[in-house]
Amino acid sequence: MDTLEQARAEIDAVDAQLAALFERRMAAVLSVAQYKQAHGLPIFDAAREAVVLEKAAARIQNAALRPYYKDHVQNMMDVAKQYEAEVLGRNRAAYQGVEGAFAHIALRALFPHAEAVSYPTWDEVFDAVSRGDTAHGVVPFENSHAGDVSAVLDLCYNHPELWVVDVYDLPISQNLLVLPGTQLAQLRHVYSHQQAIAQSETFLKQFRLPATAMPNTAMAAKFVAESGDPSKAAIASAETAALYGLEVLVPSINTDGDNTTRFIVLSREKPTVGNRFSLLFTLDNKPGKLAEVIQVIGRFGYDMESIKSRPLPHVPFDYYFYVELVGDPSADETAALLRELDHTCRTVRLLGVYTK
Ligand SMILES: C=C(O[C@@H]1C=C(C(=O)O)C=C[C@H]1O)C(=O)O
Repeated sequence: MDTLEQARAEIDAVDAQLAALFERRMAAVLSVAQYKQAHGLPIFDAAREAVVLEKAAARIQNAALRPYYKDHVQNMMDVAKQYEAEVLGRNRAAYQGVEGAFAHIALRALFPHAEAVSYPTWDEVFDAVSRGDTAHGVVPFENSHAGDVSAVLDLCYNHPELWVVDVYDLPISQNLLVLPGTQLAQLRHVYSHQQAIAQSETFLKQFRLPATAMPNTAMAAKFVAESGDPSKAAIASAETAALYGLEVLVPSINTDGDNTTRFIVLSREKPTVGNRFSLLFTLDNKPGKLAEVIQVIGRFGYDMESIKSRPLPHVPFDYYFYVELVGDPSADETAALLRELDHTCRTVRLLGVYTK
């Protein structure tokens, strides 16, 4: 054996031992993951990683190798976290905004034991579910007063790999939150999410309070709390007031007493069981095409609970349609309906299956 072969034989022998040790390490990581799942702890533990790196560096005799070994251990921990995420994947759910936002409240109700993972935008919630970073995503779909959350419907259209697997109706009560002790007369400006502002329009007009839109209601509450300025108020839930040390000055300022926001649950796994299903379709721009689709749906005996149309993303003045139908999506007739719609529509896709 020449020196090259000898060195490579040595590498192979070491790699064989490392592989066995890697399996042993990952088995321990799995136990950690299960413990974290049982106790609702996050995967990433910065303090533990610092200790692991410190111990690792101290074990290396050759100072020149130390930074390389630290890199290696850090990589190993990053891989371990990916493995943990996969193991716990079923128990992570994504939402947009900060703790206390309505989406977070809906998520807690839907997945009480899940790790709630926050993302800055709806787009990123869809991407997180798509990549498998989280098993589910919870996003608002429509509000009984302010109407559709069109951007979310467009994201559904643009993510054919995702399904709507559940819906959840959250009664929304919008409250005027202020710094403790503030009077209504001191207020000059209100901050909230655009939808919450729309829902509280009558109240805001009555008291001549200008409003500025923020990415979500909880962020607005946080902003008001941190500003320390008693001329500023936020519109958000009562839960959010408690979270940021604010006071509910006027409860239920929303115009519509039965104000409810419907959230949808996204998943990469195709649902099979439910008493409702939703479809997305596009049509050729010909007379009577939409009527034809509606007739097919009627002929199959499905009650249509909702129909929406939206401009097609990236195609000016062309539209796509969304319908929600009452019925068992696993029934043979549903497959037959989809086959028939396949002929009538330019494109048709089953978007969701859920129970209401
Ligand atoms: C395995 C754990 O989870 C993660 C991975 C670590 C590792 O691979 O050593 C350390 C800390 C955590 O970020 C743990 O918390 O111990």
